[in-house]
Amino acid sequence: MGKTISGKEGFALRDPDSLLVLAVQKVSKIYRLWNRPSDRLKYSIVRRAAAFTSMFSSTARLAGLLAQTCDSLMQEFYALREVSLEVWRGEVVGIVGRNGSGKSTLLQIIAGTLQPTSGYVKTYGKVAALLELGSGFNPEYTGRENVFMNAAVLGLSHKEVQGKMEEILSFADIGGFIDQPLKTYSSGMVVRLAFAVQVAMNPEILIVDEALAVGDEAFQRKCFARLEELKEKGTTILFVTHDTAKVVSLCSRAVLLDQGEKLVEGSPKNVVAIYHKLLYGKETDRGRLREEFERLESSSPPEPATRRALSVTGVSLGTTESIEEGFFDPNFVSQSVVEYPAQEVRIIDPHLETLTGRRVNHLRRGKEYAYIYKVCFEREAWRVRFGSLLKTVDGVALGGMVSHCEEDPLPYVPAGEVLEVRFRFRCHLLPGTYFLNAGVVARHACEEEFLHRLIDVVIFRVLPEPALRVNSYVDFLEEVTLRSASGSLLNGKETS
Ligand SMILES: Nc1ncnc2c1ncn2[C@@H]1O[C@H](COP(=O)(O)OP(=O)(O)OP(=O)(O)O)[C@@H](O)[C@H]1O
Repeated sequence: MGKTISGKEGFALRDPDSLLVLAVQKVSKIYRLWNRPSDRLKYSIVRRAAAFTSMFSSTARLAGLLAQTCDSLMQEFYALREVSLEVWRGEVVGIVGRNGSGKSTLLQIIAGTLQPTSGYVKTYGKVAALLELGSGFNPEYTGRENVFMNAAVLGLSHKEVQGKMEEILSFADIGGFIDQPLKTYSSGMVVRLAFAVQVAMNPEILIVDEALAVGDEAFQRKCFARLEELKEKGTTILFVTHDTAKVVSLCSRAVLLDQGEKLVEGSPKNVVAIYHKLLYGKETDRGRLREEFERLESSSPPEPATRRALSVTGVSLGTTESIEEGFFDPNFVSQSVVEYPAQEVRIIDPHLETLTGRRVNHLRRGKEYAYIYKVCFEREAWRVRFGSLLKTVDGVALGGMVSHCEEDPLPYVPAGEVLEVRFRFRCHLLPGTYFLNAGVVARHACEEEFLHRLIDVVIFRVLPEPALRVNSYVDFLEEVTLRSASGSLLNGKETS
């Protein structure tokens, strides 16, 4: 990490060796909320009168009364309160938070389109912002003319834009529309063109605010692929989204804003876990959430070496045949379980077994297993469903399994019942470490709510294998064949 030097305002100044590209220092944004629209005018008159009367000692009391009147006409609302953030070159920082938590306000202040009430923002390098995409475009001009104008605003010369025009057109992919007035475009086409211009600038810092949600799915995928490419090239990206899976898969760090304040900042997986708790867990004690986050951050990630598991005492290997189906290491347990409050219903003993009933937490690719847990109902429940979710170490959701579909749940469970849930599955996962969640939902009034939920409650490994011809997480390959031009088979089996 680069070095920072404290400046006049306690601000980080650029050191030649520094890799700091963005420093946000105690930024607050206060909005005035008026009780009635006419109060805004009243306020400016009364405030002037208060300032005038305060100049004379004989009217000091009147000045005080006028100042009080001013205060009663409006309330101050903190959209952001003393937020500080430092971002380093090549980082991808995800900003998450509930609606109205201040995410867009922060990005707009960083992009320079909104002034903070107090605090400072300093950026080092070319900044491109995908905020309200296309807002700088003129509807009367053609797409091409808009590209030149927009790029000029972003600091690109006419010649530079010409050099990049092919790249912009190919990315935006709007065909002949490029020479039509912008007012004839669909909103999706405007976003495509605006995104293409911004990323063609090769910015040092790219700010993205949910902008990509506007385009169609294929375009979104293309945008994310471009963001990944920029990330590889070392572009710093600041990214606001409600899609937490994207935060986990794309970001190197995440920040959770709540009520205008930075609640926590750290690894995307843990920040997302706390964010989910804030969203669904009815947990409002922010001090407790911070403490829980610290605990999650300090718990060390699981050791990757499978060799350790094999040599550990207490490892249940079973017979030679059963080793083929994996084994159980009692020391290999999840360090990052997040438990949501139980609503008088409790999930107990979630674990994995072979089909012959032997506990395992080291599995073999291609074999069948069961994911099992018991659920104790201390109260009755209606329209019940049981579920699980499989995730990678980075928190990327790979697949969910549920006992019933939403339209056809288990109609009723009486109080005192204990049910066993068993998901049988074939392990199509590649060697690596994975987590499982467990959850029970029931219908309460008109909505489905969690009765109990455990995140990352089971950790397991899929054992390494030599000479694999598949990669990433899931093995869905059946067969590969390689054939010469003459038709002879060079590899694989002949199929009829
Ligand atoms: N011009 C304004 N005047 C008054 N309040 C404002 C103004 N702009 C934003 N706010 C308030 O500031 C708070 C933060 O808004 P902001 O748009 O930054 O939230 P957000 O986290 O981006 O929300 P969302 O996820 O819904 O986009 C909100 O409560 C919003 O109502």
